[in-house]
Amino acid sequence: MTTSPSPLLDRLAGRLIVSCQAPPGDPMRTTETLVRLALSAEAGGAAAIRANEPEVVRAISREVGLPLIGLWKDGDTGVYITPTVHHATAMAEAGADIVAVDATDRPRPDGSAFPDHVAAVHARGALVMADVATLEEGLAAARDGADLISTTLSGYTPGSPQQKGPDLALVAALAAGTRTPVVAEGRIRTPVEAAQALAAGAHSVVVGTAITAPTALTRQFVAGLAQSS
Ligand SMILES: CC(=O)N[C@H](C=O)[C@@H](O)[C@H](O)[C@H](O)COP(=O)(O)O
Repeated sequence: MTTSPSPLLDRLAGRLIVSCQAPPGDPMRTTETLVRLALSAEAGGAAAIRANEPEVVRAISREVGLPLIGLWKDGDTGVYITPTVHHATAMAEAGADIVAVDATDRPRPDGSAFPDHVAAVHARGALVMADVATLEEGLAAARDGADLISTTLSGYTPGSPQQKGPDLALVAALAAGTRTPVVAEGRIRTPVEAAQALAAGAHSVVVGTAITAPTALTRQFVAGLAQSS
């Protein structure tokens, strides 16, 4: 685990961050429901919440006393996590303590570069989480001023390994390659895998689907039963 100069990052050290999101069209995708999920995560001992869109971040920040990682998903191909400086700025202004931004090496719709996002978010007093898919992207983001690096996008870009479980090899490689705190995120399904992520060198662990997505979890059980019949 890395030590960090920021009191906020110190609060997250060795702790669980719960991602409270729901995909478009999902019955859970109402602001009130997402606030309830965040309150449940707080009651269960989470250290922070990761949430999507300005309205949801504003609502959670009113009712939940935890630090907030805000992102703004726009679209579902290419760069869709906080794709432009406008999106990043809006999340910081909505009350995100940390703004998560796609820091893969793909072009952004507004032609911006990752350092433009870092400058805009830092100017508003928030920190930046770089969502990456590869070691090279993570190291570049650290050089460009990211406050945290998250493995969020491993498995979701053409150049990264497609695997069922979390990319713990990427967590370990990033933790060995940079002093910037590394967050393990993506397909962490059990408490054992969360602990393995910390053992691999993660500063914190983000879990979404396994805690906050009943539709996806139901589908997994339905598929399991279909396989056995
Ligand atoms: C790839 C992408 O768009 N990830 C998103 C990022 O915010 C979310 O859809 C994920 O739920 C989140 O990363 C947590 O991961 P998991 O739900 O696997 O625990």
